[in-house]
Amino acid sequence: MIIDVDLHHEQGDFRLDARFRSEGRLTALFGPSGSGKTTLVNIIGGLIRPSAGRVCVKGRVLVDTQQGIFVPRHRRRIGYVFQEARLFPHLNVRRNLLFGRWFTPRREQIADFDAIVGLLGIGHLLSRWPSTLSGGERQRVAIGRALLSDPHLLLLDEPLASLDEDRKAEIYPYIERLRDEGNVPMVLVSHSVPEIARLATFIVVLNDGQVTAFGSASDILKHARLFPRTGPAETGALVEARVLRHEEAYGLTVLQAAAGTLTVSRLDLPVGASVRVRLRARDIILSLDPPERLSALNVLAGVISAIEESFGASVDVTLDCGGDSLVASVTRKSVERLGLKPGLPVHALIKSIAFDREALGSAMPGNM
Ligand SMILES: Nc1ncnc2c1ncn2[C@@H]1O[C@H](COP(=O)(O)OP(=O)(O)OP(=O)(O)O)[C@@H](O)[C@H]1O
Repeated sequence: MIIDVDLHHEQGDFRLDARFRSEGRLTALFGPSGSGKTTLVNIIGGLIRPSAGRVCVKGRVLVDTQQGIFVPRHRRRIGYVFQEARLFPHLNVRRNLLFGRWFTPRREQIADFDAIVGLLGIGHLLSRWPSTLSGGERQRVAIGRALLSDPHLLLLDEPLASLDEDRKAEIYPYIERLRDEGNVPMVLVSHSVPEIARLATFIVVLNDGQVTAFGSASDILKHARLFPRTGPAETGALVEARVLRHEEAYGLTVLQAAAGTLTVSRLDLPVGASVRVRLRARDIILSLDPPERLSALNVLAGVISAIEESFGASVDVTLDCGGDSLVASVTRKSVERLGLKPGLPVHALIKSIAFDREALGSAMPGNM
Protein backbone atom coordinates (compact mmCIF):
# COMPACT_ATOMS: atom_id res chain seq x y z
CA MET A 1 0.00 0.00 0.00
CA ILE A 2 1.46 3.37 -0.95
CA ILE A 3 -0.82 5.63 1.08
CA ASP A 4 -3.05 4.60 3.95
CA VAL A 5 -4.95 7.44 5.60
CA ASP A 6 -7.59 7.40 8.30
CA LEU A 7 -7.90 10.74 10.01
CA HIS A 8 -10.03 13.51 11.39
CA HIS A 9 -8.97 17.12 11.48
CA GLU A 10 -10.55 20.36 12.60
CA GLN A 11 -9.41 23.83 11.64
CA GLY A 12 -11.75 26.69 12.51
CA ASP A 13 -15.22 25.64 11.36
CA PHE A 14 -13.86 23.17 8.82
CA ARG A 15 -13.94 19.43 9.50
CA LEU A 16 -11.95 16.96 7.44
CA ASP A 17 -12.67 13.23 7.57
CA ALA A 18 -10.48 11.23 5.27
CA ARG A 19 -10.25 7.49 5.03
CA PHE A 20 -8.75 5.77 1.99
CA ARG A 21 -5.96 3.50 0.83
CA SER A 22 -4.23 3.92 -2.49
CA GLU A 23 -1.87 1.71 -4.45
CA GLY A 24 -1.83 4.23 -7.28
CA ARG A 25 1.32 5.41 -9.01
CA LEU A 26 -0.45 8.75 -9.32
CA THR A 27 -3.18 9.41 -6.79
CA ALA A 28 -5.31 12.47 -7.55
CA LEU A 29 -6.99 14.31 -4.68
CA PHE A 30 -9.94 15.79 -6.49
CA GLY A 31 -12.58 18.18 -5.23
CA PRO A 32 -13.94 21.70 -5.52
CA SER A 33 -12.34 24.71 -3.89
CA GLY A 34 -12.49 24.48 -0.11
CA SER A 35 -13.13 20.71 -0.03
CA GLY A 36 -9.93 20.06 1.93
CA LYS A 37 -7.42 18.89 -0.69
CA THR A 38 -4.57 21.13 0.44
CA THR A 39 -5.29 20.40 4.08
CA LEU A 40 -5.06 16.67 3.38
CA VAL A 41 -1.87 16.99 1.35
CA ASN A 42 -0.35 19.16 4.09
CA ILE A 43 -1.20 16.51 6.67
CA ILE A 44 0.52 13.84 4.54
CA GLY A 45 3.52 16.13 4.03
CA GLY A 46 3.80 16.97 7.74
CA LEU A 47 2.92 20.67 7.53
CA ILE A 48 -0.24 20.10 9.58
CA ARG A 49 -0.70 17.79 12.55
CA PRO A 50 -4.16 16.16 12.32
CA SER A 51 -6.50 16.25 15.31
CA ALA A 52 -6.72 12.45 15.30
CA GLY A 53 -5.83 9.48 13.16
CA ARG A 54 -3.10 7.72 11.21
CA VAL A 55 -1.08 8.34 8.07
CA CYS A 56 1.15 5.64 6.56
CA VAL A 57 3.24 5.99 3.43
CA LYS A 58 4.75 2.85 1.91
CA GLY A 59 4.16 0.97 5.14
CA ARG A 60 5.89 3.59 7.32
CA VAL A 61 3.76 5.17 10.05
CA LEU A 62 4.19 8.95 9.79
CA VAL A 63 1.36 9.90 12.11
CA ASP A 64 -0.49 7.90 14.72
CA THR A 65 -2.10 10.19 17.25
CA GLN A 66 -3.11 7.28 19.51
CA GLN A 67 0.47 6.11 19.79
CA GLY A 68 1.86 9.62 19.92
CA ILE A 69 3.77 9.26 16.64
CA PHE A 70 4.39 12.35 14.53
CA VAL A 71 7.34 12.15 12.17
CA PRO A 72 8.49 15.73 11.51
CA ARG A 73 8.36 17.05 7.98
CA HIS A 74 12.11 16.91 7.27
CA ARG A 75 12.27 13.22 8.27
CA ARG A 76 9.34 12.11 6.09
CA ARG A 77 11.24 11.91 2.80
CA ILE A 78 8.32 13.47 1.00
CA GLY A 79 8.94 15.79 -1.93
CA TYR A 80 6.68 18.81 -2.37
CA VAL A 81 5.89 20.90 -5.42
CA PHE A 82 3.60 23.88 -4.93
CA GLN A 83 1.45 25.90 -7.29
CA GLU A 84 4.27 28.40 -7.78
CA ALA A 85 7.68 26.84 -8.27
CA ARG A 86 9.51 28.58 -5.40
CA LEU A 87 12.96 28.22 -6.95
CA PHE A 88 15.86 30.09 -5.37
CA PRO A 89 16.35 33.18 -7.55
CA HIS A 90 20.07 33.49 -6.72
CA LEU A 91 20.90 29.91 -7.80
CA ASN A 92 21.01 28.72 -11.40
CA VAL A 93 18.96 25.69 -12.44
CA ARG A 94 21.74 23.17 -11.77
CA ARG A 95 22.30 24.48 -8.24
CA ASN A 96 18.57 24.65 -7.60
CA LEU A 97 18.34 20.99 -8.58
CA LEU A 98 21.30 19.97 -6.45
CA PHE A 99 19.79 21.79 -3.50
CA GLY A 100 17.23 18.99 -3.41
CA ARG A 101 19.99 16.62 -2.28
CA TRP A 102 21.20 18.54 0.72
CA PHE A 103 18.84 17.01 3.23
CA THR A 104 19.12 13.42 2.07
CA PRO A 105 21.71 11.25 3.85
CA ARG A 106 24.56 10.53 1.40
CA ARG A 107 24.11 6.76 1.44
CA GLU A 108 20.45 7.16 0.51
CA GLN A 109 21.14 9.40 -2.48
CA ILE A 110 20.20 7.13 -5.35
CA ALA A 111 18.31 9.49 -7.68
CA ASP A 112 20.37 9.84 -10.85
CA PHE A 113 20.87 13.53 -11.72
CA ASP A 114 21.25 12.94 -15.46
CA ALA A 115 18.31 10.54 -15.62
CA ILE A 116 15.98 13.00 -13.87
CA VAL A 117 17.20 15.93 -15.98
CA GLY A 118 16.60 13.78 -19.09
CA LEU A 119 13.19 12.62 -17.93
CA LEU A 120 12.05 16.21 -17.38
CA GLY A 121 13.74 17.60 -20.51
CA ILE A 122 15.61 20.35 -18.64
CA GLY A 123 19.20 19.55 -19.70
CA HIS A 124 19.42 22.69 -21.86
CA LEU A 125 18.34 24.89 -18.94
CA LEU A 126 21.01 23.94 -16.39
CA SER A 127 22.98 27.19 -16.52
CA ARG A 128 19.91 29.45 -16.75
CA TRP A 129 18.53 31.61 -13.93
CA PRO A 130 15.00 31.01 -12.65
CA SER A 131 13.86 34.48 -13.73
CA THR A 132 14.56 33.55 -17.38
CA LEU A 133 12.40 30.37 -17.34
CA SER A 134 8.82 29.99 -18.52
CA GLY A 135 6.21 28.91 -15.95
CA GLY A 136 6.22 25.34 -17.31
CA GLU A 137 10.03 25.14 -17.27
CA ARG A 138 10.10 26.44 -13.71
CA GLN A 139 7.67 23.73 -12.60
CA ARG A 140 9.73 21.03 -14.30
CA VAL A 141 12.82 22.25 -12.43
CA ALA A 142 10.83 22.30 -9.17
CA ILE A 143 9.73 18.70 -9.80
CA GLY A 144 13.36 17.74 -10.58
CA ARG A 145 14.56 19.37 -7.37
CA ALA A 146 11.97 17.46 -5.35
CA LEU A 147 12.88 14.15 -7.04
CA LEU A 148 16.59 14.64 -6.37
CA SER A 149 15.88 14.55 -2.66
CA ASP A 150 15.07 10.83 -3.18
CA PRO A 151 11.55 11.12 -1.81
CA HIS A 152 9.38 8.10 -1.03
CA LEU A 153 6.40 10.10 -2.26
CA LEU A 154 6.02 13.27 -4.32
CA LEU A 155 3.20 15.68 -3.45
CA LEU A 156 2.09 17.99 -6.25
CA ASP A 157 -0.27 20.68 -4.96
CA GLU A 158 -1.93 22.08 -8.09
CA PRO A 159 1.45 22.52 -9.76
CA LEU A 160 -0.18 23.46 -13.05
CA ALA A 161 -2.91 25.74 -11.75
CA SER A 162 -1.08 28.97 -12.56
CA LEU A 163 -0.15 27.86 -16.08
CA ASP A 164 -2.19 28.57 -19.21
CA GLU A 165 -3.55 25.69 -21.27
CA ASP A 166 -0.55 25.61 -23.63
CA ARG A 167 1.97 25.44 -20.78
CA LYS A 168 -0.11 22.73 -19.11
CA ALA A 169 -0.15 20.69 -22.30
CA GLU A 170 3.61 21.05 -22.43
CA ILE A 171 4.13 19.65 -18.93
CA TYR A 172 1.58 16.79 -18.93
CA PRO A 173 3.79 14.40 -20.93
CA TYR A 174 6.58 14.78 -18.38
CA ILE A 175 4.27 13.96 -15.49
CA GLU A 176 2.99 10.97 -17.46
CA ARG A 177 6.53 9.83 -18.00
CA LEU A 178 7.34 10.13 -14.29
CA ARG A 179 4.19 8.16 -13.56
CA ASP A 180 5.03 5.40 -16.04
CA GLU A 181 8.83 5.25 -15.87
CA GLY A 182 9.80 6.87 -12.58
CA ASN A 183 9.85 4.99 -9.31
CA VAL A 184 8.39 7.65 -7.04
CA PRO A 185 4.63 7.50 -6.48
CA MET A 186 2.85 10.84 -6.70
CA VAL A 187 -0.14 12.57 -5.14
CA LEU A 188 -1.63 15.31 -7.31
CA VAL A 189 -4.08 17.89 -6.01
CA SER A 190 -6.43 18.94 -8.78
CA HIS A 191 -9.90 20.27 -9.40
CA SER A 192 -9.81 19.63 -13.14
CA VAL A 193 -11.57 16.55 -14.51
CA PRO A 194 -9.63 16.57 -17.82
CA GLU A 195 -6.40 16.76 -15.83
CA ILE A 196 -7.17 13.81 -13.57
CA ALA A 197 -8.59 11.85 -16.51
CA ARG A 198 -5.29 12.23 -18.24
CA LEU A 199 -2.89 11.74 -15.34
CA ALA A 200 -4.43 9.82 -12.45
CA THR A 201 -4.29 6.08 -11.89
CA PHE A 202 -6.24 6.39 -8.62
CA ILE A 203 -8.69 9.09 -7.55
CA VAL A 204 -9.84 10.27 -4.13
CA VAL A 205 -12.90 12.52 -4.33
CA LEU A 206 -13.36 15.12 -1.59
CA ASN A 207 -16.49 17.16 -0.94
CA ASP A 208 -16.88 19.50 2.03
CA GLY A 209 -14.14 17.75 3.96
CA GLN A 210 -15.48 14.23 3.37
CA VAL A 211 -13.95 11.57 1.13
CA THR A 212 -17.02 10.70 -0.93
CA ALA A 213 -15.34 8.08 -3.13
CA PHE A 214 -12.00 6.55 -3.94
CA GLY A 215 -10.85 3.95 -6.42
CA SER A 216 -9.08 3.38 -9.71
CA ALA A 217 -9.30 6.31 -12.12
CA SER A 218 -11.31 4.30 -14.62
CA ASP A 219 -13.88 3.27 -12.01
CA ILE A 220 -14.31 6.71 -10.47
CA LEU A 221 -14.54 8.68 -13.71
CA LYS A 222 -17.54 6.66 -14.86
CA HIS A 223 -19.78 8.04 -12.17
CA ALA A 224 -21.25 11.41 -13.00
CA ARG A 225 -22.89 11.66 -9.58
CA LEU A 226 -19.42 11.93 -7.97
CA PHE A 227 -18.77 15.20 -9.74
CA PRO A 228 -21.87 17.19 -8.84
CA ARG A 229 -20.30 20.60 -9.21
CA THR A 230 -18.51 19.87 -12.44
CA GLY A 231 -21.71 18.42 -13.79
CA PRO A 232 -21.99 15.20 -15.69
CA ALA A 233 -20.47 16.80 -18.78
CA GLU A 234 -16.98 15.64 -18.10
CA THR A 235 -17.47 12.14 -16.80
CA GLY A 236 -17.02 9.03 -18.83
CA ALA A 237 -14.84 6.02 -19.44
CA LEU A 238 -11.08 5.85 -19.77
CA VAL A 239 -9.97 3.46 -22.45
CA GLU A 240 -6.41 2.36 -23.13
CA ALA A 241 -5.60 2.03 -26.82
CA ARG A 242 -2.70 1.77 -29.25
CA VAL A 243 -2.08 3.57 -32.51
CA LEU A 244 -2.95 1.02 -35.20
CA ARG A 245 -2.37 3.12 -38.33
CA HIS A 246 -2.58 6.57 -39.78
CA GLU A 247 -4.85 7.36 -42.70
CA GLU A 248 -2.87 10.25 -44.12
CA ALA A 249 -5.25 10.91 -46.99
CA TYR A 250 -8.05 11.68 -44.53
CA GLY A 251 -5.95 13.21 -41.74
CA LEU A 252 -7.06 10.45 -39.37
CA THR A 253 -5.53 8.00 -36.93
CA VAL A 254 -7.03 4.62 -36.12
CA LEU A 255 -6.63 3.36 -32.57
CA GLN A 256 -7.09 -0.18 -31.37
CA ALA A 257 -8.75 -0.69 -28.00
CA ALA A 258 -10.11 -3.88 -26.48
CA ALA A 259 -13.55 -2.53 -27.37
CA GLY A 260 -12.70 -2.21 -31.08
CA THR A 261 -11.18 0.40 -33.33
CA LEU A 262 -11.59 4.12 -32.82
CA THR A 263 -10.89 6.72 -35.46
CA VAL A 264 -9.68 10.13 -34.33
CA SER A 265 -8.08 13.18 -35.91
CA ARG A 266 -4.47 12.55 -36.97
CA LEU A 267 -2.27 12.20 -33.89
CA ASP A 268 1.44 12.94 -33.91
CA LEU A 269 2.26 9.58 -32.42
CA PRO A 270 4.07 6.58 -33.89
CA VAL A 271 2.24 3.37 -34.75
CA GLY A 272 2.21 1.19 -31.61
CA ALA A 273 2.28 4.12 -29.17
CA SER A 274 -0.17 3.77 -26.31
CA VAL A 275 -2.79 6.41 -25.69
CA ARG A 276 -5.52 6.92 -23.19
CA VAL A 277 -8.86 7.99 -24.58
CA ARG A 278 -11.69 9.49 -22.58
CA LEU A 279 -15.13 8.70 -23.88
CA ARG A 280 -17.53 11.08 -22.20
CA ALA A 281 -20.86 9.64 -21.16
CA ARG A 282 -22.80 12.49 -22.74
CA ASP A 283 -21.15 11.82 -26.12
CA ILE A 284 -22.36 8.24 -26.45
CA ILE A 285 -25.66 7.32 -28.08
CA LEU A 286 -27.07 3.80 -27.78
CA SER A 287 -28.73 1.89 -30.59
CA LEU A 288 -30.32 -1.55 -30.53
CA ASP A 289 -29.54 -2.20 -34.20
CA PRO A 290 -26.17 -1.88 -35.86
CA PRO A 291 -26.35 1.65 -37.26
CA GLU A 292 -25.78 2.02 -40.98
CA ARG A 293 -25.36 4.94 -43.32
CA LEU A 294 -24.23 7.29 -40.57
CA SER A 295 -21.49 9.88 -40.65
CA ALA A 296 -20.20 8.79 -37.23
CA LEU A 297 -16.98 6.80 -37.62
CA ASN A 298 -17.00 5.19 -34.24
CA VAL A 299 -19.48 2.50 -33.33
CA LEU A 300 -18.66 -0.13 -30.73
CA ALA A 301 -20.66 -3.25 -29.99
CA GLY A 302 -21.23 -4.15 -26.36
CA VAL A 303 -23.55 -5.60 -23.77
CA ILE A 304 -25.26 -3.57 -21.05
CA SER A 305 -23.71 -4.52 -17.72
CA ALA A 306 -25.49 -2.08 -15.40
CA ILE A 307 -28.05 0.70 -15.32
CA GLU A 308 -27.68 3.15 -12.50
CA GLU A 309 -30.73 3.84 -10.39
CA SER A 310 -31.60 7.49 -10.65
CA PHE A 311 -34.52 9.82 -10.21
CA GLY A 312 -33.10 12.47 -12.53
CA ALA A 313 -33.87 12.75 -16.24
CA SER A 314 -30.77 10.79 -17.27
CA VAL A 315 -29.19 7.59 -16.07
CA ASP A 316 -25.74 6.13 -16.55
CA VAL A 317 -25.80 2.94 -18.60
CA THR A 318 -22.59 0.91 -18.31
CA LEU A 319 -21.57 -1.31 -21.22
CA ASP A 320 -19.03 -4.06 -21.52
CA CYS A 321 -17.38 -3.70 -24.92
CA GLY A 322 -14.88 -6.54 -25.30
CA GLY A 323 -13.57 -5.98 -21.79
CA ASP A 324 -13.52 -2.17 -21.95
CA SER A 325 -16.15 -0.55 -19.84
CA LEU A 326 -18.04 2.37 -21.38
CA VAL A 327 -20.68 4.60 -19.84
CA ALA A 328 -23.48 6.28 -21.74
CA SER A 329 -25.71 8.97 -20.31
CA VAL A 330 -29.21 8.13 -21.49
CA THR A 331 -32.59 9.65 -20.62
CA ARG A 332 -34.83 7.50 -18.45
CA LYS A 333 -37.41 7.82 -21.17
CA SER A 334 -35.06 6.17 -23.68
CA VAL A 335 -34.25 3.40 -21.21
CA GLU A 336 -37.98 2.62 -21.05
CA ARG A 337 -38.66 3.12 -24.76
CA LEU A 338 -35.79 0.86 -25.89
CA GLY A 339 -36.29 -1.64 -23.06
CA LEU A 340 -32.66 -1.28 -22.00
CA LYS A 341 -31.64 -3.77 -19.32
CA PRO A 342 -28.51 -5.61 -18.18
CA GLY A 343 -27.51 -8.36 -20.60
CA LEU A 344 -28.95 -6.63 -23.67
CA PRO A 345 -26.57 -6.29 -26.66
CA VAL A 346 -26.35 -2.70 -27.94
CA HIS A 347 -24.25 -0.51 -30.21
CA ALA A 348 -22.56 2.59 -28.86
CA LEU A 349 -22.25 5.46 -31.32
CA ILE A 350 -19.50 7.76 -30.28
CA LYS A 351 -19.79 11.28 -31.59
CA SER A 352 -16.44 12.26 -33.01
CA ILE A 353 -16.12 15.28 -30.74
CA ALA A 354 -16.07 12.87 -27.82
CA PHE A 355 -12.36 12.31 -28.42
CA ASP A 356 -11.04 14.90 -26.10
CA ARG A 357 -7.58 15.89 -27.35
CA GLU A 358 -6.52 16.77 -23.84
CA ALA A 359 -7.02 13.22 -22.72
CA LEU A 360 -5.19 11.76 -25.67
CA GLY A 361 -1.61 10.83 -25.76
CA SER A 362 1.13 9.70 -23.44
CA ALA A 363 3.99 10.23 -25.82
CA MET A 364 6.86 12.58 -25.28
CA PRO A 365 7.32 15.44 -27.72
CA GLY A 366 10.47 13.64 -28.94
CA ASN A 367 8.36 10.75 -30.20
CA MET A 368 6.11 12.93 -32.25
N1 LIG B 1 -5.68 27.71 9.15
C1 LIG B 1 -6.98 27.58 8.91
N2 LIG B 1 -7.90 27.89 9.86
C2 LIG B 1 -9.21 27.74 9.64
N3 LIG B 1 -9.74 27.27 8.48
C3 LIG B 1 -8.87 26.96 7.50
C4 LIG B 1 -7.46 27.09 7.66
N4 LIG B 1 -6.87 26.68 6.51
C5 LIG B 1 -7.86 26.32 5.67
N5 LIG B 1 -9.06 26.48 6.26
C6 LIG B 1 -10.37 26.15 5.69
O1 LIG B 1 -10.38 24.75 5.44
C7 LIG B 1 -11.14 24.46 4.29
C8 LIG B 1 -10.35 23.58 3.34
O2 LIG B 1 -9.28 24.31 2.79
P1 LIG B 1 -8.27 23.68 1.75
O3 LIG B 1 -7.25 24.72 1.41
O4 LIG B 1 -7.76 22.39 2.27
O5 LIG B 1 -9.21 23.38 0.50
P2 LIG B 1 -8.84 23.01 -1.00
O6 LIG B 1 -9.73 21.90 -1.38
O7 LIG B 1 -7.37 22.77 -1.09
O8 LIG B 1 -9.23 24.34 -1.75
P3 LIG B 1 -8.57 25.06 -3.04
O9 LIG B 1 -8.85 24.17 -4.20
O10 LIG B 1 -9.33 26.35 -3.09
O11 LIG B 1 -7.11 25.24 -2.73
C9 LIG B 1 -11.56 25.80 3.72
O12 LIG B 1 -12.88 26.04 4.12
C10 LIG B 1 -10.61 26.78 4.35
O13 LIG B 1 -11.20 28.05 4.46
